[in-house]
Amino acid sequence: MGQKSVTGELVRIPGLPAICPTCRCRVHAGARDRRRCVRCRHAHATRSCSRRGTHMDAPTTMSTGDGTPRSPDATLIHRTLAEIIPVANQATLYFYALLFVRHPDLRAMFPVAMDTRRDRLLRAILTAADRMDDPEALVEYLGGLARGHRKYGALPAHYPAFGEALLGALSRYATTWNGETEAAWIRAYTAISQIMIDAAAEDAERAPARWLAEVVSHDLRTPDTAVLTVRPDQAYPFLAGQYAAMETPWWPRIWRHYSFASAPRPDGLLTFHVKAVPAGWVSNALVRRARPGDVVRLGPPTGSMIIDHTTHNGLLCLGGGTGIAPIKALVEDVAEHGDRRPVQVFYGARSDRDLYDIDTMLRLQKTFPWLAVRPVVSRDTGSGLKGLLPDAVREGGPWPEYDAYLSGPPGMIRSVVDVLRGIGMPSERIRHDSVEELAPLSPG
Ligand SMILES: NC(=O)C1=CN([C@@H]2O[C@H](COP(=O)(O)OP(=O)(O)OC[C@H]3O[C@@H](n4cnc5c(N)ncnc54)[C@H](O)[C@@H]3O)[C@@H](O)[C@H]2O)C=CC1
Repeated sequence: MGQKSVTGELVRIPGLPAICPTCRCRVHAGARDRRRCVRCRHAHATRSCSRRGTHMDAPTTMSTGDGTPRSPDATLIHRTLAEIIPVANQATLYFYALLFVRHPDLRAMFPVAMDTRRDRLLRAILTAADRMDDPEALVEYLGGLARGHRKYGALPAHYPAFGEALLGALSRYATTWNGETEAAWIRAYTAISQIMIDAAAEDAERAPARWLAEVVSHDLRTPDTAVLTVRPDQAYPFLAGQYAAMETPWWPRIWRHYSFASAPRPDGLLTFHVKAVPAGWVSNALVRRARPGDVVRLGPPTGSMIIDHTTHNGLLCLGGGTGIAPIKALVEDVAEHGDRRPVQVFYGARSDRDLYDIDTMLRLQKTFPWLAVRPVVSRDTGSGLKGLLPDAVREGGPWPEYDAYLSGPPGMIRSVVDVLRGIGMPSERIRHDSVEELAPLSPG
C-alpha cells in the first residue's frame, strides 16, 4: 500500500490523490481536516452528500443484482472477488503467508489454528465490497468490525501491513488484475482502513477493548449444555437480543459468539447458554472445564436482533436449541417495558430432554398473561408440538400483526425465513442474527 495510516487523518497514497474516508471523493490538495474532506465538511449537513453518486468523481457503470448502478471502482472490485471466490482458500492462505513472512510480529495476534479467522477475513472483504456504493451502510458495517477488532489488539499501524498482504494475494489469484484494478483496490482499502481506524479511536474513548468476567455459576443442564453466569470486571452495557464474543483461558485468541440469555440485570451479571459441539474447542471447554472462579474475556456487545419498542405488533419468537437464549432475553425486555404485547415463543429441540430451559420459559409464561410458550420437538414428545420449527410456524400462521425474531442453527433460520415470506410476512418484519456469524463460509 505504501501509505502510513495515521489515526483520524485523511489518507494519502504516493501517486494518488487523498481519498475522503467518509464520502470517498478525491480530496482537494492540501485538505487536512481530521475526519472529512473539504467538500463533505460543508455538504454533510444534507443526507444526500454521503450517498452514492452525489459527488463521486467518476460516472457509474454496470449494476448490482437489483439493478442499482455500480461505481467503476465497485465494478472492478466485484470482478476481482468473482475471480477470487473459487480459489478463496488458496488466496486466503497466501494472504496469511505473506502477512506473517513480512510481519512475523503479527502472528501472535492470531490463534494457533487459523481456520475460522480465514473464513472471517474473506467474509469481511465480501461484505465491505457489497456495501462499497452505499457509504452509510459501509461506515456502519466497518464501525462494528473495528469495535470488534479492538479485542484482538488491532492498531492503526497494522492496517498497511494487512493492505500489502491483501493486494499481494489478490494480484496473484485474480486473473484480470491490472493497474486499474490495483488502483481501485488501493482506494477502497484506504477508505476502509481509515473508517475502521476512526471508529476504533472513537470507541476507545468510551469503552474498553475487552472485558474480564469471572464465572460465578455453572449449571450443567444436559450432558452437553451448560448455563454460565459471569460477572464482568466493569460495567457492560448491552441490549436484550445482542451477543458477544468470548475467549476462554484454555484456548487463547479463539473467540466464539454467545447471546446474552437475560435482559440487562441490576446486579450486572451476564448469562450465556453453551452447547458443546464436536470439535468445538471453546464450547467444550466452557461446558466441561469452566468452573466458578475461572475468568473469561468478552468482546463488546453486538447484533441487531433487538426489540422495536415503537410498535405494538406482537412478537413471534423462535428459538432452536441454545438459540432460545436471546429469545428469553427478549421476553424479559418486553416484560420490563410493560408493553403487554402478545409474545408467542416456539422453542424447538430434538427431544424433550434437549428442552433444557423449558422450566424457565414455562415459569415466565405463568407470570405473564401475554406470553405463550410452545415446545416443538422433532423426535418423540410427551408434550407440545411434534416436528420442526418451520412447520410449526407455518401451521400457526399467517401472523399478520407480528414481528418475527429468529434464533438458532443457520438451517433453521433460512428455512423459517422462507416459510414466513411464503405466508406473506414482509422481510423488514423478520429479524435474526447474522447467519454468516453462526456458520463458517467453508470447511477449510
Ligand atoms: N448459544 C447461543 O447463545 C446461541 C446459539 N445459536 C445457535 O443455535 C444453534 C443451536 O444448535 P442446537 O442446540 O444443536 O439446535 P438443534 O440443531 O438441536 O436445532 C434445534 C431445532 O431447530 C430446528 N432446526 C434445526 N435445524 C433445522 C433445519 N436445517 N431446518 C429446519 N429446522 C431446523 C428444529 O426444530 C430443531 O429441533 C447453534 O447453531 C448456535 O450457533 C444462536 C443464537 C444464540
